[in-house]
Amino acid sequence: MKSTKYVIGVDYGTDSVRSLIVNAENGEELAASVFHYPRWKDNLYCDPVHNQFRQHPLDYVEGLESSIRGALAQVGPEVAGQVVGIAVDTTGSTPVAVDSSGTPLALLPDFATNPNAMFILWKDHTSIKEAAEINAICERWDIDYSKYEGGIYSSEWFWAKILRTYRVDPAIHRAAYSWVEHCDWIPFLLTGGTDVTKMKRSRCAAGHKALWHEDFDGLPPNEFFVALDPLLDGLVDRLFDQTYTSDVPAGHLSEEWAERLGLSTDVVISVGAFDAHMGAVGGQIEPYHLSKVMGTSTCDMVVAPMQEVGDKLVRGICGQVDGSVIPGMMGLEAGQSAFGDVYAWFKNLLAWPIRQILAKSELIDQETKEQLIRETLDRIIPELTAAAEKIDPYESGIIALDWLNGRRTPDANQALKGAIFGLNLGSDAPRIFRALVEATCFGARTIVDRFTSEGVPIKGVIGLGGVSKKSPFIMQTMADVLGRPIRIATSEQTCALGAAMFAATTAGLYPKVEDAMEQMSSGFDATYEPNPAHVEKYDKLYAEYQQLGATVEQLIK
Ligand SMILES: Nc1ncnc2c1ncn2[C@@H]1O[C@H](COP(=O)(O)OP(=O)(O)O)[C@@H](O)[C@H]1O
Ligand SMILES: O=C(CO)[C@@H](O)[C@@H](O)COP(=O)(O)O
Repeated sequence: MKSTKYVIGVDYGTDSVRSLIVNAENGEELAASVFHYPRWKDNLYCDPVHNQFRQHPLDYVEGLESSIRGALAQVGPEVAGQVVGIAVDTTGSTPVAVDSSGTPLALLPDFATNPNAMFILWKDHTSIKEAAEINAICERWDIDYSKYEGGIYSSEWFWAKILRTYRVDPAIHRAAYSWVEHCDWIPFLLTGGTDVTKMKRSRCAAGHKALWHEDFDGLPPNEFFVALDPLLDGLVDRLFDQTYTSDVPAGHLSEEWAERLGLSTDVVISVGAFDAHMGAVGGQIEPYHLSKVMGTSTCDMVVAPMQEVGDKLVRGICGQVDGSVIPGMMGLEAGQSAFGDVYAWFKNLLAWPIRQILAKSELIDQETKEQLIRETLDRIIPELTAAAEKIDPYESGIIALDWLNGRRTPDANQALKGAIFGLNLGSDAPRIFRALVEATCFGARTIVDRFTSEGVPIKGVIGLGGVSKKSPFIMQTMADVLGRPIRIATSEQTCALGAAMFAATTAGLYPKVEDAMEQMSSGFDATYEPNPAHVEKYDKLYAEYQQLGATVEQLIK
């Protein structure tokens, strides 16, 4: 009798990694386990005031072992024995400097506590100046190497981060043989890779963030990078010219990792990709439907048949790449640099006195105090939501900008800042919260407008990610602001589910990932329809948001 096969999707988010065990035949989610990065939780190696966000490779390695073992412990050895594939998605662009064996420098004793030797998280914006220089050189070079990445290179991306690191840290420049993305390193680790030149690089990461394109025969040439800064001389020859989609195997589980995880060395490991891209697959993306992964940030994905996109270049997005979401289709990516992070910022602002003053109070004992602080912090967003829901869209007169972490799209500009306008003495916390929610939804609308004005029609909207599941209020506001229905994917772990679909395809259970999607999807469990009375009001408020944005952009220039 044929035994059921299982696959594991591993999804590295900004704060945590989760592993999901899935029945490869029907997509049933058997078990999940989440691991919060301990060093990251303690804010080690980060400096938010200067936009520095670094993650230690050990957070990822410990998370890999703990989350996979944790999920396997819930299902027992019979299932573990039938696991045939693992696929991994991560945030990005989240690169790290490595030696020739592909080991991140922070895993070497000399660099163990050096933030420049760690993964530079997607939301690290320390290299704004370097991104501007890349844009300037792209403009004057005979080929515009940024043209498939929306025509504007961002400080969130690979080359800007490398250049800035080399400039500020000569020791890293001396020790780094090459650079790798987080989504490329984890499959390399799992397959026991020891030579970075043999690492299979993700098409998704390379095409959207590293200026790779088939038309250029790979990456731009060494002269381009030397003209940018001689510090980059020779690096491109130690990177890659081939890239792979995630239906391709990176290899098999190494003996070491098979033992660490309690799995077989027959397990096939897929080439990695970014979270939102695999998430779009997990959320059943279809041509011209916008898949919005709404978490700390947003990633907004569209797929379209290659022949329909033709030579069209979509301006101001995070790129268009053959096969970055679904192999054989054009994947287009846009997004907002802060989404849930905007609400988290406001929550932290309100929580300051609770953390600072209550924590010092001698009126209550330590344990009660800690419990009280935790409970209050957990309740802030839900309570604000309940109060904000009762406020009419046009009532408060407050308009906010969502650029608290700069603007990813349309037209990347990470130097931009958030703003709150129209405050008076009646502007209380729920009204400001509501304005922030509306701002994040207006930011989403600018992306839809950009796709449509560039000739990419948006025929439907799919919501996934933490905020889509946690906040009906925000999803309703989004539907009202966009004036379109939003379908919410059923799975709580859409990115990990998408990774599991790739794992099943790579392991040979399906000829292509579309077939895995059809069999393994869990569909949609909610639809938010736009409220016509609000749609009209939001059209007017959106115009005000755009006006405020234009003013702030003038001020920051
Ligand atoms: N009830 C809520 N309403 C709105 N946003 C929320 C709520 N609870 C958490 N969030 C936001 O969700 C974001 C985390 O989203 P999630 O998808 O879980 O993580 P990640 O982006 O790391 O994958 C945080 O930025 C947080 O502010
Ligand atoms: O930018 C990308 C992918 O291109 C994401 O990895 C990045 O926005 C992080 O996503 P999350 O907010 O952690 O879901």
